Amino acid sequence: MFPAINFTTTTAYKKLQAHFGFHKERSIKSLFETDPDRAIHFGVVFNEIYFDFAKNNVDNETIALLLSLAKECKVAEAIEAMFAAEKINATEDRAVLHTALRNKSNNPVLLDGKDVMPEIKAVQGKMKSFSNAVINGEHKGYTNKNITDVVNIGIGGSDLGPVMAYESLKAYRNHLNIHFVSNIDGTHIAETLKPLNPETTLFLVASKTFTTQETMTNANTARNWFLKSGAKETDIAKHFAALSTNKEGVTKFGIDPNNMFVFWDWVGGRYSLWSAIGLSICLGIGYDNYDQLLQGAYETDVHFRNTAFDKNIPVLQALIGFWYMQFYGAATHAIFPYDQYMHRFAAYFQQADMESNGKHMDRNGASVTYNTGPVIWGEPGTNGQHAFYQLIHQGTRLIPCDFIAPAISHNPIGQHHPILLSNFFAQTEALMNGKTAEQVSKEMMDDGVSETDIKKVLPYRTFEGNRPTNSFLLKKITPKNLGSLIALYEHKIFVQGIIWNIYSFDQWGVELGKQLAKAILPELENEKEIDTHDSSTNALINKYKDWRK
Ligand SMILES: O=P(O)(O)OC[C@H]1O[C@H](O)[C@H](O)[C@@H](O)[C@@H]1O
Repeated sequence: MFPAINFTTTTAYKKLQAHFGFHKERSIKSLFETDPDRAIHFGVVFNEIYFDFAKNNVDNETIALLLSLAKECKVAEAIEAMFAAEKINATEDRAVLHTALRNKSNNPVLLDGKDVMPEIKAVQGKMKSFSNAVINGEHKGYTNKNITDVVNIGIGGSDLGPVMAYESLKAYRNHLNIHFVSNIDGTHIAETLKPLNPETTLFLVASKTFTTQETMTNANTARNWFLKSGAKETDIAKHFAALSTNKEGVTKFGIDPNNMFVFWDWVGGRYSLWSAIGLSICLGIGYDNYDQLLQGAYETDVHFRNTAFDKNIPVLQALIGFWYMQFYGAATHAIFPYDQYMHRFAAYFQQADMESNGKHMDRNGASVTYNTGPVIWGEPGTNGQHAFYQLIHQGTRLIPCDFIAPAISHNPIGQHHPILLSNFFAQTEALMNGKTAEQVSKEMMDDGVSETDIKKVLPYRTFEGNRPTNSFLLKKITPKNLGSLIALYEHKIFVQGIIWNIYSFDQWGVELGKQLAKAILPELENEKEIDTHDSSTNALINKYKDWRK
């Protein structure tokens, strides 16, 4: 196992502190003046993805020091450990092998001496034949009708990955309507089922553990809805499939083991869209497109594993992110896809990043003395521009942003795409350059505004600029390019976790709320006044009960 290193003790970190102290006040704009070829030096083209990181407050020395930091923190060794199936998820004693799910080389992946690839290929073969059969109508419902609608029931990683990828690739969809139900709020399933016909609906119960309360409750509701239509228990086999690691749980629920698509404990929930959890994506866009998604991710894996760190996109993403969080006190990181199809991309990485790196215990069992994972958020542009960009441009906080856009749109209607992209380019430029008082006053004077009126508003209309951005320009949002992009972000999370010296692949933090909810549920089902909690929780529970009398 690679060593657990506290980055604050490294030489590179000490040098970075001195470097930051010296360059604290510099502007990104000035870096372009000293290096006119900055775009070449601070950009990487990888397949059909152009990663431009020139609009960051980093120079050659910053990058060199950050790369030394990665070296001292043994990032290279950690990458190898992950790919080599070491049990780097130590708190759960598990390997981390989502990369094996998209391994397109013919090399084996040995876990405890056994190659995991044959099992992976077998499940992928089953996903392919099942999705083909549903799409081409060979697989029929219990009244011999074709399946028209698929409902994926899952939450967290068993929902966000599939829904994000399916929505992002909707341009490739076939005739099947794919729906996603996640929330325990009955409204979600009720509204989803309203227009559906049980005879033509297929349910995918997606849950790694097959114990998740929300998913099991929604799956039972779906089962009852299906049986109420006049179907028999034996018809369930044609309308329910399970995507899970828990065979026993699936059988107990009444789903035919033949309809079970398995995966393994070494696939983290938030990294599971590459596993059987991706079946809804296969059904929605066809297996060949899904396979291209895997191909894209595989090519990123090769890039991540083999590319020198100074041209390694996820490593650079991670180090630049670290730079802002550690030295500039940035607490959040925004992701803005300028692509409507990618509207769930930020939500997906909210889970992937925050559940992975939202930790405060380091790998030596000590509480960290620095901040770890950023708050991830974002919306598609240009909606964000008209909502919250004000704070990014003129607020008091530094918010590093990722801008993502395709050069070629799937819907090239009129001027829509050039207008969209002009906004993308303009925003990153404006965030960096800002607008000086001289520029504002000249503009206003040209418009004939009086000097007194200019004076009144001048400070409000100037922009400091110096707001950093990364840009990802993709040729097109194809399944392969999307797969590559997702994997870049996944590996960025990995590298940051190593530098922060935390365990990125467990999620104990979500357990407490679940436990307490289980204890409270029976209290809601009786008439008694509750006094077992703090006075606030008691008052809320009692008001709830009172209003329902
Ligand atoms: O797939 P499941 O076992 O149903 O888990 C669904 C989700 O629930 C949990 O609470 C975890 O925090 C997530 O990482 C997981 O993706």
